[in-house]
Parts: sequence; C-alpha cells; structure tokens
Amino acid sequence: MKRTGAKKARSQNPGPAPEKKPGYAPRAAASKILAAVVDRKTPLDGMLDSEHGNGAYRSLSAADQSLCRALVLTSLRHKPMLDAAIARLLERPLPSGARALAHVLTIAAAQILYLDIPDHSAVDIAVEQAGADPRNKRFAGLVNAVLRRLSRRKDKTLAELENLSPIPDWFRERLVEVYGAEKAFAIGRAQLTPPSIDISVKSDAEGWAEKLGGTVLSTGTIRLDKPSGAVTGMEGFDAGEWWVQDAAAAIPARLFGDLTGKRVIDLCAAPGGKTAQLILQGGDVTALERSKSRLRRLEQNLERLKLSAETICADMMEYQPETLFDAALVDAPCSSTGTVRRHPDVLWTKDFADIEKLADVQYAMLNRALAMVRPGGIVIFSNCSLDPLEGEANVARLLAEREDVERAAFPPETTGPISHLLNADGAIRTTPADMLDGATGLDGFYAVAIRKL
Ligand SMILES: C[S@@+](CC[C@H](N)C(=O)[O-])C[C@H]1O[C@@H](n2cnc3c(N)ncnc32)[C@H](O)[C@@H]1O
Repeated sequence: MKRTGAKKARSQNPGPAPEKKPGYAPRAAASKILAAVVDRKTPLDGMLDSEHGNGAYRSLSAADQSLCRALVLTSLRHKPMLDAAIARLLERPLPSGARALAHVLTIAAAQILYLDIPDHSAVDIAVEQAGADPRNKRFAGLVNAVLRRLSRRKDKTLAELENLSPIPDWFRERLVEVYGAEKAFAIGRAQLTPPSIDISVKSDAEGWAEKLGGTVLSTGTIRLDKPSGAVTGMEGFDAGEWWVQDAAAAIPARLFGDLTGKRVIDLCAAPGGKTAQLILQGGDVTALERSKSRLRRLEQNLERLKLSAETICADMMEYQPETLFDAALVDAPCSSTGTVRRHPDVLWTKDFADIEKLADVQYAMLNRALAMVRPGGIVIFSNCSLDPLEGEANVARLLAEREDVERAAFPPETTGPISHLLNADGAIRTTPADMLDGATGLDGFYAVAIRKL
C-alpha cells in the first residue's frame, strides 16, 4: 500500500517549478507587500523586518531585502504618479479584480521611471510575474506592451508627471483645505525626498559633527551629510554619545528650556528620544509608557546613553502619581502624517476617520496630563501629525472648555532659531515643506505649552 501511494504521488508530481529569473524574488515580495499596504492597510514597518516581517521578505538575502525595500518605498512615494502613467498607456482600465496585476505594474513602472535599474529587467520580470499567476496569465502580453511603451516614452512621461501631487486624494484635499493649494503641493512633493539622518548628541555637537561628517543645525541637531552603512556601526553609537532623532522631533522637549530641579513626567515615552533630552536639560525624569516591549526598548536606549530616569509601565489614562509634577510632556500617539517622508505607507493605511478618532484620544490625554501637574506646572503637548484637528483644534477646545488652564509662552531662548515656525497662537507647527537653516527637510510636528492655573 505504502509503495503504491508513493508511486501515485510521484506520478502526480508536476516536477520542479521552473527556475525564476534572478531578481524575481525581491520584485514578487515587493508586489505582495505593496498589496498588503494599499489593499489591506497593513503598516509597512512590521512587514519590512528581517526577523518578524512578511514571509516573502524574510526569505530574501540581505541585498534582495534592500532592493525590495527600495521598490516598495519608491512605489508608495510616487503611487498616484505611477498610477497615472500606467492608466495613460492602457486602452481600458484593468478589471477591478486584477489588484495583484496592478501592483506588479506599479512596481515595474517605479523601476523604469524612478530607480536606476535596467528597464529590460523590470519589464521581463513583471511579465514573468504576470505569467506565474493563473489569474493574470492572460495579461502577460499586455504587461509587456505597456511597460515597453513606458520605457520608450520615459522622459516625456516624467515631464508630464512633474505637476502631479504624489499623495492620495483624501490627504491632498485635506492639506489644500488646511494649508492652501501651494503649500499642500509643496508638502506632497516633499515626501518624494527620503529624509536625511538627524542625530541628537549628549554634548559637543561641533565635535561630533566633524567626526561623523555632518552639519550642526541652529537647533543643535546634527544632520549627517552622507551616512554610509548602519548607524549602529558609527563612531559614538555604542559609547552612547548620540541617538537618531529627526530635527523636528527634537523640538518639543527643548521647548521646556532648563529643567534643573524640576520633576518631569514623559507620558508617552518610548522609544525615549525625548526622555533623553529632558534628562539632559536637567530634569528629574519619570518615563511612562503603556507598551511593555517599547518601554524595554526605552530602557535599553537610556542604558546605552548612560542616562537615568524612573521608568513606569502604565496606561497614562489610569496612572495616579503620588505627588504632582512640575512639568509633563505628552508626545501623543497620532496619525503620524508628518512623517510621510520616512513612512510613505501612512497615507495609504489611514484615512480622515482615523484622524478624527485620534484627535479625540489625544484630547483626553492632554486633559489627563494636566491632572498630573501642580498649579503653575507646564504641559507640553506634541504630535507628528499635519492635521490641526489633532493639534490646534484640540487646544482651542481645551481653552474653550476649561478656565483653569492657559497657553504658556516657550522660554525665548528655546525658539530663537525656529521663531519662523511659531504660529499665530505661539505654538510650533512644522511641515515637511518648511525650512530650517535655509534647507527643507523636517518632519511635520505640532507642539504647544499649556499652564495649569
Ligand atoms: C509618538 S510615540 C512617543 C515617542 C517618544 N516620545 C519619543 O520621542 O521617543 C507614542 C507612544 O505613546 C505610547 N502610548 C500610547 N497610548 C498610551 C497611553 N494611554 N499611556 C501610555 N503610553 C501610551 C505608545 O505606545 C508610543 O510608544
């Protein structure tokens, strides 16, 4: 019986799968990951993780993982432009069920238009991808024709796409409503440029800038000009001399100024970039964080930096301090739309309803933080959203609903180089289209100080 079964199995075996072209696997993984982001709203960070990420990504070599990452990021950064370029070459739209095929085309078009990859490999592998999927086999000829035409009219297409906004409609429309058409366009285009690596140092910014090949910005952040290799391998990392922190993300904690002799609570603390700043500004710091694993990461970061804080794993909405604090920072969980340059998936996984929900959560957090400071104490509320519902509108609501709080001015020495980023209400508002020291390249951030009376 056993022998017969084995024989039967052998006779049904279709034989080894045909060899795929070199470069097939990273492109197939990229198409799958793009589908997960766009169609199933799965955040990218978790999927592009060598240990716990998407299976197709994990099985790639290190070099193929970085190609896959570049393919997905480039496709997301330019998605509406790629969709427009492909649509112009199709006689009729793809059937609505052909989502997988659409992603194969997007990944291939991104290579042809925006990456330094020979067009023929992009075309051949996309045709092979279509042919390997029984649902898309019949479109292999179409894929070939469309991509070859795109390759032939590359320069013309790029010129035609110059004036398109590379962000999804829901977000573009919201930006136009809030910031006006011109600034909305500039913010959209800013996400096409991958961000530089910015670091915060414990001390001697000039010295570290020289050692690491960077420039000291007027806020004290060092912007690395041409970082090569992993940041963790760079001088001073193991010694705990610096940490990675976007120039805009470094602004909110600095706005407290000198914290010597003050008890400060950082209420949404992990991974701890701002906790480190509060300690270095002289505060006696308590770092509170709801996620156990993220708090562990914060503790490891502080250990590396040789900085100390009391750490508490708790939900800030439930935590009851024994003694009120002099100051609190709420760097609240938000829509993260200010980080589109580094997380271009955000705009494809979230929508306006998420912004509305998050705004309410943050409003409750701001009120809770005010309950934890003494009269006269200051709360700085910040987030990396571009939407005023999560920032300005929450503060307006707070001031309208409560008489025991007021706006507080930031200490003047903290806003010198960034006074152009103060809005009419004296809060900081940055966008990826704003300049610092004459150059663009900032995450979007909001930060405001509120005094409890
Ligand atoms: C924007 S991140 C904070 C980044 C951090 N301030 C920094 O600069 O490194 C928000 C953090 O708040 C945490 N968080 C969200 N809701 C919370 C809550 N109710 N209580 C405490 N922490 C919370 C999240 O787990 C996340 O780590």
